[in-house]
Amino acid sequence: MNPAVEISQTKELDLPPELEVVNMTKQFGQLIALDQVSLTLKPGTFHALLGENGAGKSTLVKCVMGFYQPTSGEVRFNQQVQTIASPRDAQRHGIGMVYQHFTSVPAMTVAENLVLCRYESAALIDWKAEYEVLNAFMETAPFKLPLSAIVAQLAAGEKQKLEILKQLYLKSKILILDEPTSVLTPGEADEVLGLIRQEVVAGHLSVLLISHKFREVTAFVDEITVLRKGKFAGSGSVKDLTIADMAEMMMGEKRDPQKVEKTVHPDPTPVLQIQEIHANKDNGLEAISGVNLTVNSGEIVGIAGISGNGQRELVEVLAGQRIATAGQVLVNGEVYRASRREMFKHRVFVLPEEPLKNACVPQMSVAENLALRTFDRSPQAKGWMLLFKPIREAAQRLIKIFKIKTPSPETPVSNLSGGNVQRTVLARELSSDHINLLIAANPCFGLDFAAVDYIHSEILETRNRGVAVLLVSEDLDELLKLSDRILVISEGKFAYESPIATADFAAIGRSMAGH
Ligand SMILES: Nc1ncnc2c1ncn2[C@@H]1O[C@H](COP(=O)(O)OP(=O)(O)OP(=O)(O)O)[C@@H](O)[C@H]1O
Repeated sequence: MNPAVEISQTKELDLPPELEVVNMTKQFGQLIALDQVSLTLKPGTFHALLGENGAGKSTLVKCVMGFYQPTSGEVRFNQQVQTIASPRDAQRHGIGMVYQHFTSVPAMTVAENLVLCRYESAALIDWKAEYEVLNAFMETAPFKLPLSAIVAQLAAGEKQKLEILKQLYLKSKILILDEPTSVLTPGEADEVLGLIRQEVVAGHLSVLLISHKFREVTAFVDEITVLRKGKFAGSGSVKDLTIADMAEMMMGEKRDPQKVEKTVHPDPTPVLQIQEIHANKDNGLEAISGVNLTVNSGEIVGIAGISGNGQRELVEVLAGQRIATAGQVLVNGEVYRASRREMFKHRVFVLPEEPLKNACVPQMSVAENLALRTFDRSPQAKGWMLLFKPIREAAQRLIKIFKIKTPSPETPVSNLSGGNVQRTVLARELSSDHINLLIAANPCFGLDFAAVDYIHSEILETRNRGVAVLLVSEDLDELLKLSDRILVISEGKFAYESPIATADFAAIGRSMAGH
């Protein structure tokens, strides 16, 4: 069709503009993160951007959003070249982005967050008029949220809906979603993506979705573009492709998942004992109401639950990031308060959620982050003096073993892709020979399937060495695959417990839903 005719039809239907990324390259120093990549987001389509961790997906969308200026290449709207100087500029072009992590202000209401997201918000706000507009907007929005609710008290699914509502409120016509469902349960994810898809089918939106979940791609997406090591690796219509085709585009060649058999430990001993623990949420309300749990050596105990049911606070108590209001924790039979000294003595290691925020010092280098547990001991320290050569050598070794993609050990860890930050934390926490108890919270959050496979086999291997593992996860498949025993946490209490061999999937689902 003649492009001019196509543009005029697009305008008539008020479809989003066609977005083209043409031969885009982005270089960070020596590293070419994006190499001559092109992509077309057709009006009113749901397009997924796929690729392994570090493939360049975030770099591409950050160039489109004006966070980064590409080294070369261009962005076109309806065949017109446009320079996008900043995210504000992107918003002017009707492009909005929803991130993996929430960006709303937790202490403010839904209404305040919606008004705040407008760049041109006036210094004086006429709340009466704003509420009228917001109420009218909510009437037509695909998701409803109470305008007066405080964001901190919303469940993860609702917070993510708010992120999307903000973009609809800003009248974005092109929505870029960077792993928007990582923090959601499968049910919440399907609901959110399903509602977005309805907007796409109605021609109100075009969506570019970064995802690692093939299930979501096959259920909701029309077209894919695949990146591999910064380069274009393929594209096509989802209806014409199998999951194996997409996986092959991502990985280059077929790789078999690593298999680790579970070894039987004849004499398990209690390593972690949680006794009548109570703890509060940040807002002072009770998050955990008297939970009891024992994790034995050579055992993986999985905790399932919809986010917001106390699992985060429980992990924080065990990691020394939150004080229990009652009860006690024993490790190896001794009272344990999760100080750095006790963690070292009892050999407790933690893989927390959001590792960049909770387990790294973002502005410090990869090498320094890898040394956070060892920098004050020989061979990395002599008395008060840090010895940088052994720190760097240890980092180089771990970078190699754990295949961390980083330009150098000196690169700030915050410059790495999400998957490589997780690998850095994993390398630090699992590389010790002396590990006795591992506490892992959503360890595969946001990782591609090869990395997930790798982390699963590392956790299983750790268990097989006799380590006690507490695995808190929102991914039921992960729990069913790895756990020896599974519990469900609901409203701060354990609502279900079973050895994995006899676990009842329907009962787990009901307990998660609070029935
Ligand atoms: N600001 C930066 N400075 C230096 N290197 C960077 C920067 N941002 C990204 N990189 C590097 O560019 C490469 C591509 O990273 P990018 O975050 O785009 O990958 P990704 O496909 O989004 O990965 P993930 O799925 O893990 O989020 C990685 O090797 C990363 O370490």
